[in-house]
Amino acid sequence: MSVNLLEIRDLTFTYPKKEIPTIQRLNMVVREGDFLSILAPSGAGKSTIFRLLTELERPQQGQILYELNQDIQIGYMPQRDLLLEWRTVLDNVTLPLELKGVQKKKARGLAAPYFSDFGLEGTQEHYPNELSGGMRQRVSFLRAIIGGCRVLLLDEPFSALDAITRLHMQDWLQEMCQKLELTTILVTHDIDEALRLSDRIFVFPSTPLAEYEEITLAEPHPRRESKVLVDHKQRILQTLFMEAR
Ligand SMILES: Nc1ncnc2c1ncn2[C@@H]1O[C@H](COP(=O)(O)OP(=O)(O)OP(=O)(O)O)[C@@H](O)[C@H]1O
Repeated sequence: MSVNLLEIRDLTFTYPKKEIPTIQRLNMVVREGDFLSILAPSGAGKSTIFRLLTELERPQQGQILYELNQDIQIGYMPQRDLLLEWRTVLDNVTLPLELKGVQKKKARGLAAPYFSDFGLEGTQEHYPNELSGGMRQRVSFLRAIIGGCRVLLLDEPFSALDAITRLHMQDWLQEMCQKLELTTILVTHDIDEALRLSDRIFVFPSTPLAEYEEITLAEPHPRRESKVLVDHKQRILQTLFMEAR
């Protein structure tokens, strides 16, 4: 039985100068090792949840509790890869370590073993503009986890990729999250992506983010179209569509 790593309790958040909250009395539990997706319409407040989890914003009400009050390290992979074009791939990856005060040479040594697993062998001294979109996202992923995070936040990480690369990246990401024993939270408005990757999906029909429908998936990976997934998709569309009418 896995432990509750993270618990959001009764969370309410309103942006300054806005009358309506973006998040209202939200409750959710994230278990250790979960791959959890948050599915909601565009502009509903998905990224705002991440801004609260990473303490870029403070809630007006409610709490975010971590297991045993531990200081749990969080990795963040944004929508755009935000690689620094003037630094080599290796120097992009080591940046979080350097910011923590690790010496450059040591940081390089820590990062090097990951390159083959991440399909980036031979790219260490390249610059980001020499890489494909999928490779750039792998570098971004490696940079997000290199500091030793337990929780990984993914904000529509593949939205800029073409459909075929996106499918490959989804399979790869799921494998890596499992291998690295990460607890992962993905925000997306891509229903198929959520269905392919998640153990659980929280479907929010509208803003403010408050009540949601929870869908649990136990199908083995890599997932392909199946009757079970099609049924789940129909249920999700119904939840989103009912609210939109
Ligand atoms: N700094 C801010 N100040 C005021 N309002 C904001 C701020 N950031 C976001 N918002 C508003 O809050 C709402 C939720 O934004 P958020 O980016 O969390 O949504 P999202 O679901 O992630 O959107 P998308 O699917 O387009 O990425 C939107 O109406 C947005 O305009």
